[in-house]
Amino acid sequence: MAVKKDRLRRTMMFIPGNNPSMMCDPHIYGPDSIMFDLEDSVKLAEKDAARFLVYHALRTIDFGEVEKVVRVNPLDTPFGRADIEAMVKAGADIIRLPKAETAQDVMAVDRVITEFEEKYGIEKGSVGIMAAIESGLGIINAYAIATASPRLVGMAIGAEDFVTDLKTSRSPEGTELFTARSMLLFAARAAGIAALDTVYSDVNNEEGFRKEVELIKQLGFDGKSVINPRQIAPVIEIFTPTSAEIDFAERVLEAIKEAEEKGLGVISLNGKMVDKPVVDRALRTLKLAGVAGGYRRS
Ligand SMILES: CC(C)(COP(=O)(O)OP(=O)(O)OC[C@H]1O[C@@H](n2cnc3c(N)ncnc32)[C@H](O)[C@@H]1OP(=O)(O)O)[C@@H](O)C(=O)NCCC(=O)NCCSC(=O)C[C@@](O)(CC(=O)O)C(=O)O
Ligand SMILES: [Mg+2]
Repeated sequence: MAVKKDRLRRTMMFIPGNNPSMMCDPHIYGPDSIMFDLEDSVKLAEKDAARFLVYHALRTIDFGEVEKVVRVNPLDTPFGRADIEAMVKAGADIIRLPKAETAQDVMAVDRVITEFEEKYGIEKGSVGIMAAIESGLGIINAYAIATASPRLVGMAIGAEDFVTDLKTSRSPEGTELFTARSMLLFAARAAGIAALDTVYSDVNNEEGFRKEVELIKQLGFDGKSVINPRQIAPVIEIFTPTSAEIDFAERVLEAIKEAEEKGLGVISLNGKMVDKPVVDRALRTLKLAGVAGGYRRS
């Protein structure tokens, strides 16, 4: 089966690859994707042990319908190739490449995945890639990265490394991230893949977290990387349409059906124009509501 590009990825939860207790049941918290980390949350001395642990977790634990992502070490480290081999063999759905800076970085990962799909008899093209951009160079090359491989399901921004590369730090308003978030989003949309926002490290600051989620939803992101189960419910809530939004979407679809019956492409609903983009947004609202199993109060 080819890699699933259009599934919902509102929350992608990091799990350090050297922490067996967090690894046993992360799916019970309801993330759309779980992401085992072999990169920056694992120190050098534990890289091989973490790979072994994540391999066995993927082979032996039933994570249900949740998407299984593994953040591997880059290929220019001594661990990258072995990480990809083990994770492809173990049945990971997606390989997340950190610190992607060029299209060549993604193409190299694509080639290694292809080699191990063949070696282990896994259907060619079934393992996806998510590229994380964490530097100025990566942002400058965002569109080339986004179109570098048919395996790409999405791109993510890694703000902690990104602001370090920029020689600044993160502010509550995210001023320093605004341009990068927008450029990544444009590249992802132009390539037809998902755009994921970065982690929010202050896990006890729920108000600040909610503000950031509202911001990235308004910018157009599909979801966010998270680091703690407590961050899942607020993202899902904010990405779930309100009852008023659902009601409006249903009225839009009724109005456009009526317009089509009259041979019109545009119609007015309570004084507002309804045309194809409005209909597309209404369909997306209903899709999000369907997946969320309902709506939130307006
Ligand atoms: C933040 C904290 C220490 C808080 O600890 P706390 O102790 O306050 O947690 P509590 O809430 O009390 O936990 C309650 C219960 O949930 C369990 N539980 C907690 N977290 C869980 C989890 N993640 N998965 C499953 N289970 C979990 C826990 O075991 C307990 O279970 P139990 O004992 O059974 O009740 C902890 O969450 C944690 O370590 N998070 C992962 C951190 C991580 O992965 N960092 C690396 C990725 S970022 C990066 O690299 C930067 C980046 O690259 C990013 C980019 O690219 O986007 C860039 O550049 O920006
Ligand atoms: Mg990082």
